[in-house]
Amino acid sequence: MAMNTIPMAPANEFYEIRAIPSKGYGCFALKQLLRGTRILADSPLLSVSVGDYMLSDIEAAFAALTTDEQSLYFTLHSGHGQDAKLWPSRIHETVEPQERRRIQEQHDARTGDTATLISIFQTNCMEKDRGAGVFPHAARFNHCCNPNACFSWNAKIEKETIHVMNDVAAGEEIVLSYCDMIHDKPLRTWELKHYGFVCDCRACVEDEDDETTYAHLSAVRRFRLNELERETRLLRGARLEEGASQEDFVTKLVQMAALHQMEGDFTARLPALFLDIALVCEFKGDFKMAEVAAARAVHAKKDCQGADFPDYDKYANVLHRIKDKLHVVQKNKA
Ligand SMILES: C[S@@+](CC[C@H](N)C(=O)[O-])C[C@H]1O[C@@H](n2cnc3c(N)ncnc32)[C@H](O)[C@@H]1O
Repeated sequence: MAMNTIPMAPANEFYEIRAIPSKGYGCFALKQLLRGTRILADSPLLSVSVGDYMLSDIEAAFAALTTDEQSLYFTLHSGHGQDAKLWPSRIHETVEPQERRRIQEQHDARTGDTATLISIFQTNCMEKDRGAGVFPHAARFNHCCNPNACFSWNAKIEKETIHVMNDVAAGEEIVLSYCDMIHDKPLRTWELKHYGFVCDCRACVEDEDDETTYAHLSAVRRFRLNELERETRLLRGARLEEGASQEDFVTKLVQMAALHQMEGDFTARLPALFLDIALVCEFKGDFKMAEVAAARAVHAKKDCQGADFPDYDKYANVLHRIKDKLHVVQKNKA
């Protein structure tokens, strides 16, 4: 990592980049930032169209960059130099040759002595369509297991956006979660190991078995969310109407929405839950509750991804439809 000059954030009123001992650089709020604020919309520097990319995919994309873009790419952080002894030394014989090569490439990049095309990609890439991309400004945000901001690939505006999801005080670091927020500590630790660091947030550092700690509360919430996720997953989406016929289904969805909020998780999962609650209430003919839930879905969707997000209109349309139905019911009653 080039540590001599602090990278510039794009011209903006929300945050600046600062050096942080042991974390490289990070992004700090210039003023108080409220939930829903879009602080960044960043264009991809280098992308690949598949999730299980090979070094050759990155090489081809890199070759298409200008010299300045190539230099910018190599200023980004790289998680190379990890101890090979901390990683499995063999690949199981049943693994197909192409996958074997892919695993080996990733392993070599992590444990190699220098920053490479692939080690930089591994450390900074974010999901983009069916593949992944590196976004030069979004790549400067560090991780926390209870973050205050969230990121999304917005295919409509072709940018990676970062929205504040928990209010940030002036001077506070703005952080994202590199992991799924419902993952438990062992899984998060393993996922973050791929980036070459051990998380020091309170959900990771405090004793989860000590009931007085935040880590305990967080672990309990994540555990329950995983349970509820498993119990409801198959009845959401296309089978939602079937779910609506189950007595405790909507209660479970409401519990999940509450737990996500308690955990500070206002990512796209939350509006999706509110939308499903709205649809279930609509199936059941409870248009009043449906309207409340749909309004929350639209609000939460806008907060985490913006009104220009590709499926935002779906949310807004459900709210309009439910409002219309409620209006008819109320008119008939009057
Ligand atoms: C996408 S980059 C984030 C920006 C990076 N700090 C920089 O200087 O450009 C990811 C890398 O940042 C560092 N990092 C991110 N979050 C961290 C954390 N919570 N603790 C320690 N290092 C962290 C790790 O080295 C990780 O591989």
